[in-house]
Amino acid sequence: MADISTRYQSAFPKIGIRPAIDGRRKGIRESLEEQTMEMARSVARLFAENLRYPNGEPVECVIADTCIGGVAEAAACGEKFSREGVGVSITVTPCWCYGTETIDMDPSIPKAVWGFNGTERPGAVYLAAVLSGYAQKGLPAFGIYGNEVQDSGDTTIPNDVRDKLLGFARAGLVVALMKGKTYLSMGSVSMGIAGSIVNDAFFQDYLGMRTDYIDMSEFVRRMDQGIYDPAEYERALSWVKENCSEGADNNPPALQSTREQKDKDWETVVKMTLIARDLMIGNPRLDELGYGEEALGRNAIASGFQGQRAWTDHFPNGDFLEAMLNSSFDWNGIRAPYIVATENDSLNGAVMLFGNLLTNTAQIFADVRTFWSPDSVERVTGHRLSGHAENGILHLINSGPATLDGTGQQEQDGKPVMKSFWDISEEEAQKCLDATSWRPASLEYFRGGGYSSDYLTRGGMPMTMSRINLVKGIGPVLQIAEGYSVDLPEHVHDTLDKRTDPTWPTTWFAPTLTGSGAFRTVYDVMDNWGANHGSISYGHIGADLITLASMLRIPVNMHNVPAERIFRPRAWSLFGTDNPESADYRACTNFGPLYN
Ligand SMILES: C[C@H](O)[C@@H](O)[C@@H](O)C(=O)CO
Ligand SMILES: [Mn+2]
Repeated sequence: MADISTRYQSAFPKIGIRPAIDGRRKGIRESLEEQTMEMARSVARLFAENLRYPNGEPVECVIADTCIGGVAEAAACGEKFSREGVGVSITVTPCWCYGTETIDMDPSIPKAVWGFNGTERPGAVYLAAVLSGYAQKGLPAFGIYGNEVQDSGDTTIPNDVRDKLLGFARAGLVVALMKGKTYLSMGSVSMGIAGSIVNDAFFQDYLGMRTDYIDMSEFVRRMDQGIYDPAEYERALSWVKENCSEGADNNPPALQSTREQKDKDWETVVKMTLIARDLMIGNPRLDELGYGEEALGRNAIASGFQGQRAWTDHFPNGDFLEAMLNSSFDWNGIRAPYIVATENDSLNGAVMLFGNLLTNTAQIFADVRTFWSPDSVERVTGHRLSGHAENGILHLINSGPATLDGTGQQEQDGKPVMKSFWDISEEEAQKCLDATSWRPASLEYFRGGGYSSDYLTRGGMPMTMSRINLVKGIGPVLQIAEGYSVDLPEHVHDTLDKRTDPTWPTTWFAPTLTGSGAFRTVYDVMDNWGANHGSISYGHIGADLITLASMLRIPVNMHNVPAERIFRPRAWSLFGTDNPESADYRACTNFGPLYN
């Protein structure tokens, strides 16, 4: 059986820790060796205790063999890091060291420097010197410096330093995890959606990824010739019959499919799911069945399925495939989600991947469909919105690709959450399944039938919606809206939902307003959204997305993250400090895409 570890056909990238030191012997260096190495060890412990790889294992750190006092030791450390598969580097030091002689020169590795805030030895002076060196050499680095002075013997990591170390490392690992992997385009452009023109230059230059493309006829070949694991298929189909309840058919009676056709559709959508997953990550069982080439997969950590219309005019739609693969569980039990963008909207797929790799949770893919103002809601339902919803809400809804984790049926302290798969219980997975009904697809849209997942997201979850847009002349730009899912009274939800397609999953989303720019009103958020789709991640992860975007050199054109949570490379302030948003554009343009 294929699983998440095969999604990463190489080992996970490690974090390299570089203890930098003042190289002067006969007193200075010797007095600092232990303190410097201990800083490195404490950072390694912090990461191992707090960060996990997509398979749930703790993140691994590699510490340089010696403290780095100059060029020779910097080079030896660089060699060790490349041998060990280091993808992110942090330099730590309590003292003055020699700036450009000790720096990490690998341009594609995200880098940070923690300069201990003590005054016996000037770690902060080194920090300032080395960061200016990094800027001068076009190697943006993050500077970490505690707010409070520590005593020289203090080996603790203060909270503000800890937050920055973890924020940097989370985003840096995403950069490293994406590098060398594939976005698999299953089909081509869906209904003229520009995001599904899978742009190889974007993936290659900004994410270090390859793009690969297959025609959807490959699904037909594998179905007709039985190129999937027949034992898994039987197991999956009977699990689906038990756990995926078919909802009411919303099609006009004259149009409804026969029972026989509906049963056949179930078989087809289950096969499509196995095939899409095997296309992404391969499956050793296929080798045993004589399909060695197909067994390899395509090293894909994200994919998209065109579906509409070439496929869906004739075959069952991709909703089941997308919803199940994007969820944290299926007939194989609880497992990491796969990332599959509907309508092959690869730009939404990219932000789904960001959200997933930053948090190790499943992501909701949705159309950003309707802004419902408080007055409009009141006019059609008589209800006045309140709480998080008081300024209006966005109706996030698409034809069934959203992760079932998005039902909000997992809980922490009685509150709805979306967890990493290793924290999800059997009971919670079951609740997500029970909260979802699979409704025969709207045949006017999907002539080939299929099933759409219908559910309603529980309110009260902190969520972050994001989106990448490509702009000719600039390249990619990222937009971010933090907010909350909201509950509406049942009759209000029903009335609003029935105005659109009630067979699709709904999330009612209230973005957090700031009173200015794109976050003056909820209308402004919708009005400034760059495309028809958004990816919604559990939690307020806007700050991490901003950090990640700066590493990749993707400017952020709109966000509602408070200034004190924003963490970018130190060089960004050299592009202006009054208006960080436009400084971000200048910095990204100046340094250019990470892999170009
Ligand atoms: C069924 C329709 O074609 C939907 O799929 C459409 O509203 C979209 O999702 C557009 O992104
Ligand atoms: Mn859509």
